[in-house]
Amino acid sequence: MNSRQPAPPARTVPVVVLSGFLGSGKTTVLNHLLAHRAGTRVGVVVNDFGSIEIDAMSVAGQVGDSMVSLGGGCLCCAVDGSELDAYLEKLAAPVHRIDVIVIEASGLAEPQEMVRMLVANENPAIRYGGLVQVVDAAEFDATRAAHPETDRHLAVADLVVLNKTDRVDAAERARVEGELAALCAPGIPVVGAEHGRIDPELLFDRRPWSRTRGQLSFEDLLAEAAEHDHADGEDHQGHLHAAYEAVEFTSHQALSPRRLIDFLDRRPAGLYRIKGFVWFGVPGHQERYEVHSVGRFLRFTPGPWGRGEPRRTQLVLIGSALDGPGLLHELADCEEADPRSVPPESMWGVLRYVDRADRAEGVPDGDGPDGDGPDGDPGSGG
Ligand SMILES: Nc1nc2c(ncn2[C@@H]2O[C@H](COP(=O)(O)OP(=O)(O)OP(=O)(O)O)[C@@H](O)[C@H]2O)c(=O)[nH]1
Repeated sequence: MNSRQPAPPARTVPVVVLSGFLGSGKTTVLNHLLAHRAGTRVGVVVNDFGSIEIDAMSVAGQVGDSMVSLGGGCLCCAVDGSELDAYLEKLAAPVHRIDVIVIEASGLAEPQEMVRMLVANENPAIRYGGLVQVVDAAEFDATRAAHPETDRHLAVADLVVLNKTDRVDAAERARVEGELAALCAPGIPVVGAEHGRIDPELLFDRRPWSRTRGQLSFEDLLAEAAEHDHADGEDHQGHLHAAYEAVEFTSHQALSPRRLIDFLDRRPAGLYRIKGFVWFGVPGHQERYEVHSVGRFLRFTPGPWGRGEPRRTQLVLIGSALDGPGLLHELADCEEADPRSVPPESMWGVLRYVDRADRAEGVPDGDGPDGDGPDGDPGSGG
C-alpha cells in the first residue's frame, strides 16, 4: 500500500450501554430491540447482579451465540475491565459480522464507569456507541428520592427511554418529562415507551452518536478515569450496589402457590426486586411462571418450558438489609412435595397477578379482596 494514502477506516462496532435502575425495563427494551432488529446483527453482553443469570436467560433464546454473560457481580467494578475487553474482542471479531453490541448493565451499575471503560478501550474494532438510560415512569420520584445518583446518571445519558408510560396518566407523564428535560443534557431525546417498544433505529446507528456526551467530554471522562480509585480498596463506596445484596434461591421441588403468595404478600420493604421463574406443577398449571416484582408491584407470566428444561424454580431477590438466610428458609417452606394433589384453585392467588391476556381460558378473574392485582392499577399491585 502507498504509505502516503490514508488507510481506509477500519470497520468499528459501536457498543451501546443500556442502563437504568433495577426493574426499569432494560431487559424488556433489549428483548424488543432483538425481536425487531431485522437484518442487523446484534451482540449482547448481559451483566446480571447475582450469579443466577435471570436476565441472560430471558434474552438467550433470541441471540444464540452472539451473547456473553458476565454474572456474579457488577461490570462497573471489574478491576481493570479486562474481562469485558476480552468479551468485546470476541464479539467484535469480523467472523461474527456484528453490527452493534449492546451491554445490558446491571440495574445497580454506575453507567459512568462503563462509559469510561469503553472510551478508554484501545481495541480498534470497537467504539463507544452511547448510553441509553431506561427510566420507570411510575417509580421516577421514588427512585430519585432513594437514589440521588439517578440524577447524575441522567446527566450523562445520550438517550432516555421513559418506560412504563402505561402506568402513569398524561399529566404525570408530562411532569416527569419536564423533570427529565431539566436533568438531562440539552437536546437529549426522551422517548416514551410501553413495554420497551422503542424504534430500534434509535440505537442501531443510522445516525452517528456524538463523541461528546452530554455535559461530559471524552477528555473529561478519561481524566476522571485517571482519578478513579478502584484499585485502592475503596472501589465500592458510593456505588448504588454497595447498599444492596442479592439472595438466590433454586429448588427442584414444586412450590405451593398459596405459600408462595403468602410469602410475597409479606415481603419486606427492603426487598426491592424479585425476578426469576417458578414451577408450581399443579394440575392444569404446568407452565413455567416467570415472576417479576419491583417494589410492591408483582407480576407472573406463564410460558412454556424449554425442550428438556428441568422443572425447577430459580429466584433472585435483591434488596437492602435483607435477612438472606431467613428469606431462603421461608422459600424452602414453600416447597411442595406432591404438587399433583394440590387443588387447581390454589393457583388463583397467583393468577391474580397474571395479565388477563396471558390467562388460560376459564380462569376466574379473581381480583383479590383488595383488588390490587395487575388488572387494576398496576402501580399499587402487590
Ligand atoms: N406495566 C409495564 N410493565 C413493564 C413495562 N416494561 C417492563 N415492564 C415490566 O417490569 C418488570 C421489570 O422489567 P425488566 O425488563 O426485567 O427490568 P430490568 O430493568 O431489566 O430489571 P433488572 O434486571 O432487575 O434491573 C417486568 O415485570 C416487566 O414485564 C412497561 O412499559 N409497562
